[in-house]
Amino acid sequence: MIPDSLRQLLDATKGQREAEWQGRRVLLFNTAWGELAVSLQGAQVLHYLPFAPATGRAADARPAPGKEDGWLWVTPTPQALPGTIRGGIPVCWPWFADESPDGRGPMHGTARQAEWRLDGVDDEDEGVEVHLSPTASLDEQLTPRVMIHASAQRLHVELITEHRGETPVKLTAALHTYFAVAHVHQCRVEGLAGARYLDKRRDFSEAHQQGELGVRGPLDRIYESNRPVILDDDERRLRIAKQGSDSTVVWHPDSQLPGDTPAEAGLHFLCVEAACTRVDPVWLVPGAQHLLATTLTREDLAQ
Ligand SMILES: O=P(O)(O)OC[C@H]1O[C@@H](O)[C@H](O)[C@@H](O)[C@@H]1O
Repeated sequence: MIPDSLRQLLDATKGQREAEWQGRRVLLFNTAWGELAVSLQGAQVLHYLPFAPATGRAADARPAPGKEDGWLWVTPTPQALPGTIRGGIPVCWPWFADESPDGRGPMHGTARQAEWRLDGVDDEDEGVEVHLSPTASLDEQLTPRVMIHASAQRLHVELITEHRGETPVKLTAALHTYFAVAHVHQCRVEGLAGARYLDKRRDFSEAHQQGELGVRGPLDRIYESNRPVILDDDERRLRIAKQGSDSTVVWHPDSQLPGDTPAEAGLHFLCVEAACTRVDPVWLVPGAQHLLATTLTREDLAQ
């Protein structure tokens, strides 16, 4: 589910172009393998819709109104600049949630609000690779880059952190994916059974996941897991794999929606995040790199 205004821009795109959406520069791709939209504010993927063979749809077919419109959800009423866009895959960096070094930084770090530049696009027949870096320094010692690879088979996003400073630094981060789902209360997240989790709604109390996770109400949990999960919303089964992450965050606020999310729209997302959190912070030493990545594929159509 994406806003109509973004859908219109994508429909008016042939191949690749840059456009303005909600005051932000966005990169748009509408090609034989599918569609992709990326905001230069935050290096944030906003939309991904693969065409044939993953969906079985003719390469140039468009979803009918009300039908599948991508794997990612974006609020129809995003905040104005300098606010951030709720939806797609926000890049939370160089800290997750409120874990800034002095405890006073913005929630989920500075990267998602920052302006990023396009370093390159590798356009291939079967997909596209987009490389981005921030236009200004976001940390005294750490430098991030983002690589997005989209094709008919998968969406793969990498957040690479390089340490160019002198002293060890603690890094937490997330690829905070908002999945578009038929209805949040129909969702199952498979692959976390037995995993230990911290329940943020209960002051980070510790528990273990009993059986598979069915979403029926508000949820804000950090699961200790490096394994792939399947998100099943009764209409589609997406496989969510990851690298460089021992935390899987599952979040939906149920009816306590943020101000930028209308009630009806809020029923149609679930966040499943590849993260490094207080559970598995990364201590980076000078000269070292860290890769946090997530890979999304259709599990029900896999060979
Ligand atoms: O509203 P924000 O800053 O995008 O954060 C959304 C949510 O993001 C999740 O990752 C956190 O676990 C939640 O606690 C938080 O509320």
